[in-house]
Amino acid sequence: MTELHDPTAPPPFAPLRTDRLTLRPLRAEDAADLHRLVNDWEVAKMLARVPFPYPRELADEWIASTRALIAEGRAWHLAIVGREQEKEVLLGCVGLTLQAERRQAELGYWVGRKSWGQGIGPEAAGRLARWALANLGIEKLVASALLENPRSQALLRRIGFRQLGEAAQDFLSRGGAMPVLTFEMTRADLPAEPMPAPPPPAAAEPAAEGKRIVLVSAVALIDPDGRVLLARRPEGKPLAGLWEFPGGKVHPGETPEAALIRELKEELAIDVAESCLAPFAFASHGYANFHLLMPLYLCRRWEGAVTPQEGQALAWVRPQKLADYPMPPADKPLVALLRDFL
Ligand SMILES: Nc1nc2c([nH]c(=O)n2[C@H]2C[C@H](O)[C@@H](COP(=O)(O)OP(=O)(O)OP(=O)(O)O)O2)c(=O)[nH]1
Repeated sequence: MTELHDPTAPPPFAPLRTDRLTLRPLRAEDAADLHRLVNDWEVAKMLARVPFPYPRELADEWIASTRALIAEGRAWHLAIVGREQEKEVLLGCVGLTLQAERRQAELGYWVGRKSWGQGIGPEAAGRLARWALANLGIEKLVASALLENPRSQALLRRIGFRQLGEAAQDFLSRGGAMPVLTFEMTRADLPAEPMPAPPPPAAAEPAAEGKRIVLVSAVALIDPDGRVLLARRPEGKPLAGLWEFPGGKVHPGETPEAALIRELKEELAIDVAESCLAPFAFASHGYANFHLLMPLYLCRRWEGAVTPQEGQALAWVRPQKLADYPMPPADKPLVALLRDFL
C-alpha cells in the first residue's frame, strides 16, 4: 500500500509548461546567457538579491546553488525558456523559496529586456504560483515589488496576488534599503475557475439562498492499521493542494453509492462493493457559488491495490494526525467526528 506521505514533503520537480514557455532547472550551459540578460541595469535595479555589475563567475556559482536547492526541496529557481526557430532560448528566471515554518513560499521573477511587453512574466510566474499552491503543502505565497516598479505590481495582481502593505527591503543593486509593496496570495485568490465543473449534479434545485446544491459522495477508506486515506486535489481543480476524502460529484440518475464506486475505480483503481460502504456522516457547507452536500461513507474492504490514477498524491493518515493535513473547510467537522470514532 501507499507509504505514509508527509504533507509538507516537497514533490520531485518536473519541468512546468505553459502555452509558450518551459520552466526548468537552470543548467551550467545557461550561465553565459543568464549573465548577459541579468547584467543589465534596467533588469538588475529592480531585483533585491542581484548585484550590479553582475560578475560572470557568479552566474556559474548561482546556477550550481539552484540545483542543490531543488534537490533539497528548499527553493526552485528556474529558467524561463522559450523557443525561437526550433531553438531553446533563455528569456529570464522565475523562483520560489520555501519558508516551511511559516507554511509559505516567496515568489520572484525577472525577464530579459528583449522579451519585455509580451506577457512572459505573468505566464511564467502564474504557472509556478499555481504549481506551488498545489504541491508544496503551503498556505500562501508572498512577493514584493519596488514602489517604483508598477509593472511588477500589476503582474502580481494579474496572477492573483493581493497587496498587503508597504515595507523597506535591502537591494544589493542599490546598496541599501528601498521602499517596496508587499503582496500575498492564497488558494482563495487563484483566478476564478468554474466551481465545480459540469456535469450538473443530481440534486440541482436552488438552495434557499439561491445557491445550487452540489451532491458529492466521499469515503474514508480505512486500512488494517486504522489509517485513513487522503488524496491531494491536483493542480487545475478548485481547492488544489488541499487533502480530501476520495470521491466526486454524483451524476444525474446515479445513487451516491454508485457514484462512489465509479469514482473509486476511476481515481484509485479499486473495486468496492456497495455492501462495504457504511454511511457515517455528512458535510453541508456553503461555498461562494454553490452549497456542498457530501455524504461520507466508511469502507474497510476493497479489491485491488490503491493506485493513484490522476497523478494525485495519496497519504494513509492516523486519525490523530488528520489535522496536520490542510483540508477543504467543508471537511473540518467530518475530521473531528472520524477522530472520535476511530
Ligand atoms: N471528493 C471530495 N470532494 C470534496 C471534499 N471536500 C470538499 O469540499 N469537496 C468538494 C470539492 C469540489 O468542489 C467537490 C468535488 O468535486 P470534484 O470536482 O472534485 O469532483 P469530480 O471528481 O466529480 O470532478 P470532475 O470529474 O468534475 O473533475 O466537492 C472531500 O473531502 N472529498
